[in-house]
Amino acid sequence: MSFLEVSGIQVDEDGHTVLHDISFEQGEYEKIAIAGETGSGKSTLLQTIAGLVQASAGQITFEGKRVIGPHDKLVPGHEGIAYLSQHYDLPQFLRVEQVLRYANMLQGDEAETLYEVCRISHLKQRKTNQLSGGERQRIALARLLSTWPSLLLLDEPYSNLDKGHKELLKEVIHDITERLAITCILISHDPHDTLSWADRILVIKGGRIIQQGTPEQVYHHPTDTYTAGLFGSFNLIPAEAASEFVAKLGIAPQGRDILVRPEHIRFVSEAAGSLTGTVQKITFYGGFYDVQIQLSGTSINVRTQAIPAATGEKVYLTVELEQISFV
Ligand SMILES: Nc1ncnc2c1ncn2[C@@H]1O[C@H](COP(=O)(O)OP(=O)(O)OP(=O)(O)O)[C@@H](O)[C@H]1O
Repeated sequence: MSFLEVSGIQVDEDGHTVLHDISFEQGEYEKIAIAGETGSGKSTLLQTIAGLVQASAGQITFEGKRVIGPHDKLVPGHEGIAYLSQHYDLPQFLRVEQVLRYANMLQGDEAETLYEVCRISHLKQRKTNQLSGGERQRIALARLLSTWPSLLLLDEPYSNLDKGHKELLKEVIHDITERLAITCILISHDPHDTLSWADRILVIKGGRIIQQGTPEQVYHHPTDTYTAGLFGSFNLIPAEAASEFVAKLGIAPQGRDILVRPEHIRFVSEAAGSLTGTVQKITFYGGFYDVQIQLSGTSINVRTQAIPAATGEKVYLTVELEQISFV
């Protein structure tokens, strides 16, 4: 029995299918991130798992029991699943401790641990209208967790946070998993948040899961340009230019486009180079340079720590073969 089993979920809103045949399983304590462009259906999926949106087909099983949708339940939701919306709300003009006391189903020590994990112990005497956005969010999170759910669904928790509050929330989410032993699913549009955190990433496009895998798999071997673009910059070498490109590298052409990340191409000496090109443009980005190179039939971008040659000069390159994807 899986901790969470999502099977053949379809959701229709206003005669339009928002989610198509979504299936995946989650083990207890497995960290799953959901990535996808705006409007791809990420929030709808989390809300359906939480029992807040009705599925028109398929079923969700959580800890062996079916999650009932809002059409069949007087108070929508599931007591073991908490959903932190992008649009969470707190009652106005109450002290934080009052807000938490109303929601609190925990004993003294448990409550203190929760406040400590959420980094809000020092805010208990504050009024809810005297808090920053990041503080409000951590209080909303503590309020949700005070019912002691086993699964926490986080919908874009880092959006609208400045760097300091974002780093603090990352520590909070880490402790929620490690100290409170709560399993999480997280949506974020920032690849740094998902790649560095998740055990597995689900990529959603147009309401369908189009790829899933470890962060390394989706980053290094995206199955198409949509997934590649969600996680960083890439070069797409069209099939016509790709055959010459791979022939020079000593691998058989496949008649398909080639996708390769800019950091997987290296400048080498003439003797060690498989490819020859001319520097077209050099751009400094602080931690690295982006160097645009004209090769025969195509142009590529290379990420490097040092300028290989001046604009207009000849350079020699090689590519890490295992990092090439045919798409
Ligand atoms: N209640 C609703 N009624 C009608 N359409 C809806 C409803 N909820 C969602 N949709 C539509 O379903 C699609 C998916 O929306 P959803 O909010 O799940 O996407 P998302 O990937 O979370 O987007 P974002 O990253 O912008 O939050 C969108 O086209 C949206 O307009």
